[in-house]
Amino acid sequence: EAPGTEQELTDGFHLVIDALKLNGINTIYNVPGIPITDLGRMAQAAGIRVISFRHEQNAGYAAGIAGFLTKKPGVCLTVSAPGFLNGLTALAHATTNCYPMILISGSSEREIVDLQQGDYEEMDQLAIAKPLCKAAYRVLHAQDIGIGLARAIRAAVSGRPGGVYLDLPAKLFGQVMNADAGQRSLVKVIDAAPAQIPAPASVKRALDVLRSAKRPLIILGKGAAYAQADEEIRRFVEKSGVPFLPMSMAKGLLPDTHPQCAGAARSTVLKESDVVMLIGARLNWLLSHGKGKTWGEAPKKFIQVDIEPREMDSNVEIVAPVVGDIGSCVSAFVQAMGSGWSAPPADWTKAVQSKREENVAKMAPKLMNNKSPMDYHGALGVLKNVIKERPDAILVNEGANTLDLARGVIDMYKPRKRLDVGTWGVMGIGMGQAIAAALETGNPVLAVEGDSAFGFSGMEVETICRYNLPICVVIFNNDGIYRGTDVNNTNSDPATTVFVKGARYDKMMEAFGGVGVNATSPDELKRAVNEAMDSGKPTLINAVIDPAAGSESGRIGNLNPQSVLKKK
Ligand SMILES: Cc1ncc(Cc2csc(CCOP(=O)(O)OP(=O)(O)O)c2C)c(N)n1
Ligand SMILES: [Mg+2]
Repeated sequence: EAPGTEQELTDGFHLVIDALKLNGINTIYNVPGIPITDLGRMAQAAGIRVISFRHEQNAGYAAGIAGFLTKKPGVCLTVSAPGFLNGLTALAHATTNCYPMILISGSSEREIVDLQQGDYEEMDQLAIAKPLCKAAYRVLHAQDIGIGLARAIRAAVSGRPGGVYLDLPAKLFGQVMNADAGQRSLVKVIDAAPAQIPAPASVKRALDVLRSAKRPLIILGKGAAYAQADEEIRRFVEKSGVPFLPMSMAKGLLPDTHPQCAGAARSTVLKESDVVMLIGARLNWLLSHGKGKTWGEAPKKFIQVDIEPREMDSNVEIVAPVVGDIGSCVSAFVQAMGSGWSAPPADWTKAVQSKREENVAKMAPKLMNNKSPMDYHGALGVLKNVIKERPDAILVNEGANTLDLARGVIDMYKPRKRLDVGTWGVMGIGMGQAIAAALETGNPVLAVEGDSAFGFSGMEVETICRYNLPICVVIFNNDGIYRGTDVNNTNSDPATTVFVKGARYDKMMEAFGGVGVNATSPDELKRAVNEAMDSGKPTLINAVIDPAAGSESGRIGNLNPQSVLKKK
């Protein structure tokens, strides 16, 4: 530039913000602190929504589910060392669940960390993050920020989505450089998640196997929900005429009341099907690894549709692997099926339908149970109707009995409206996911929480009030983990799984200006939930559940190790 003129400068702070905005990232979920407090303030001033939480784990769960809902990476921003570690659980959870998420943490200076000289919150964060996420990068120079953010975004959303760690040492933010050069160093990511078209031969092979089936079943996983190929999936399922089983976060891709939905006949269709087509679903513990008594004795053929080729044969032989993005795969199926596809044998589809009707009829009277204190089914009967009347509401759900029973009782009608604990069955996702769901969709949120599960993220009710979010938290308060009746006969301490009897969680919400309600009957619960959903005010309903109503570990008690030694 001409001598004497002040060159226009930019710095690390501004380049990070410009790179995020350039790539359409408009929300950051964070907990402020050294060295990222000013980054948050400046991002807010630049028009990015910066949501400050009370614990980084909740900010991370919010970022992960934001990624699931938007197909853009959810961004969690934390301080170094302890803040980074608090975000790691959510980063690993996002990777396990294939949610696109970027954990950005401030960090200590390399020269001090590498000589272990005891910097403020010193930790080799990049090394620690690497094994727990899909990709991990560190940026040391301001001119590399554009490439660093681009690599993190592409790694998070391309192929099988997952969690990415981006390490930004404190000194990077203050680094200055020429503003024009800085702008030129930024990268707008082109086609971050390219379509991956399945090979025509794999499509033909899969359809040949499906056509040969006498008792076919389609299993829709949360990968199918994530794909946002809702119309193509509906078209394929209906054209095939095959019964479908939605995994919990795939519920609503087609309504649970759809005539082909086999959700209420799950054990029958797993046992008796002869060909199973997995679409964005993995044969992990949630599907008993595709073998054992859950799947019956008869031999089965598995077709698998997944964007990750290494998922094939993970647990059992896949006779027809179809590798590609789910939208492209189901479109190719519909194309190849042409007009001559014949529905599966009527004796199978009718058997599935009658089993489902039988199970629904068996459940119905339990849901009318009006007793007080409530049992799970009496309370769930109310919430089932709320979602039926409000199909756009988003249901967040965690607990053991509270999760397992709600999953089967509350029908979903639209895609990506049920957000729960995912592959790990992790407790603590509740308030973070509720906050992100409300912010990313603008829809009202109903969070159905076990009282223990709620406790992992309960402090965020203050965050919910601070941003005045339309979230109605219903706590199924049975005074404990699984139930509230365990007794410790050895000393004066309470049993390890019980909580304060008759706790009033609703007072917590009132403490921050929200609406608190104590509901002891289904009628009171119904009135309170509908009032909350109509008002859009932050509300917490303490639903009093009979402490004896639950069972240990809900429906997965069989996973508990047993001691063969006589009880001491
Ligand atoms: C991070 C983490 N720590 C512990 C656990 C283990 C667990 C699974 S379910 C659960 C809570 C069950 O009690 P809740 O009151 O929520 O529900 P209900 O059955 O209706 O009484 C725990 C502690 C998990 N999964 N994740
Ligand atoms: Mg409980």
